[in-house]
Amino acid sequence: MPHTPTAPVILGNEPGSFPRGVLAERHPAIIRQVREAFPYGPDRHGALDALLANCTKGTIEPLPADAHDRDLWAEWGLAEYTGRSWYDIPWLWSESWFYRRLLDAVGYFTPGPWQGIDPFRPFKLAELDAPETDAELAALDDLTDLPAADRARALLHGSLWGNRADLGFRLSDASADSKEAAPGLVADDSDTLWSLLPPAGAGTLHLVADNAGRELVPDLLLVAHLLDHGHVERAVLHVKPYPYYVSDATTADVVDALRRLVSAPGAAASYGRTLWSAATDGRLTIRAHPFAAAPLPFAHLPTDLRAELATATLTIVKGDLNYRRLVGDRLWPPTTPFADVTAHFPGPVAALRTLKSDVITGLDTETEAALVAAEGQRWRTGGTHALIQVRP
Ligand SMILES: O=P(O)(O)OC[C@H]1O[C@](O)(CO)[C@@H](O)[C@@H]1O
Repeated sequence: MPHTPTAPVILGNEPGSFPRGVLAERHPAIIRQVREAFPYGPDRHGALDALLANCTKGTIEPLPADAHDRDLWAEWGLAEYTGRSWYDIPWLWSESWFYRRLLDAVGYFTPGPWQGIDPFRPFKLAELDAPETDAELAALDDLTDLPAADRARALLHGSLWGNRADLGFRLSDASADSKEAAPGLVADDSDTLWSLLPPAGAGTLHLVADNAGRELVPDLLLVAHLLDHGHVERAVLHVKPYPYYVSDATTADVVDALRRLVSAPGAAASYGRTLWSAATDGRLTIRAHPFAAAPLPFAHLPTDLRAELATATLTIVKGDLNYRRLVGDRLWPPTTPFADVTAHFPGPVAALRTLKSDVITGLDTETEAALVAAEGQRWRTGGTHALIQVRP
């Protein structure tokens, strides 16, 4: 029986730490980027000024009285953190709160001209329409002649490394794109993953998506293959209920990605048609539960979502932020067993992640020693290392 380990929760107040850098430098950079991307008027610029001052030098403030999600944020701990510095509370909470307040500042929830206007859309579309996406879609033609099992493995790795397509991350690390991905994974349970998704399966896959564009496309390709080759009968794609962490996928981003696939030349279009017809007949469903943008670990899953995920043959959790939520945003010793820190999850779960923050679990001692010897602690946050970890 896995025991329930514990470790310190990550805060953003340690000078020189990665989390502090995100709060003190990346968030102001994101505000600057959003300002420049839209012809907002003085009122919006004023609200962005206020957010910039508050998120770098201020304290957590209550939501506006008429906020549609006041009860939710009350449930998620707002009262406990109100009046405290953004740096002195759980980093996971501060980050999530930043994106919620950024949407207030740009009028996303407010009836008026900017209601529902995604402040990150220009960046996500630019990425989806990039020549690199054409190249990645064209590469699908080369997979056509591969045996199905090899194609499945190639698509799984496409989904994994797609996680480097994190626009927020690139903001504070312009060289992120050019950095070579490290060969080999720091943990690789892909055989266990495939044992849970046999070719003649009849179950349901849940995929908790992360970034739109060049990550979402390979995620969708993997889903199309699993449906087409009978690994699963149904797939549920979990996206964000509103724009989040710059490039996290919303339903609008799924539609953009599907349109990109069906209009592409070659094999890509047939993947697109598979997904479109699966969405039409209900074999593929999109889910945007409010908890997808909650500032809390998955150990706090609400009852309805927990019940749904308990029925999954497998839940694939994508990306760094979801990994932090899955294992808990804590400074675990890297060799802490993955099964112990995911014992709370209601069904079989697999994490596909490139490492872009301090949290790590499930490493063997030799791997950790080799990484530290080669890179100090940079391997944790550079986005060049990846893992596939599974708890059956
Ligand atoms: O898109 P991903 O893979 O969730 O990565 C986002 C990661 O980047 C960060 O914003 C900081 O690097 C973390 O908050 C988060 O873990």
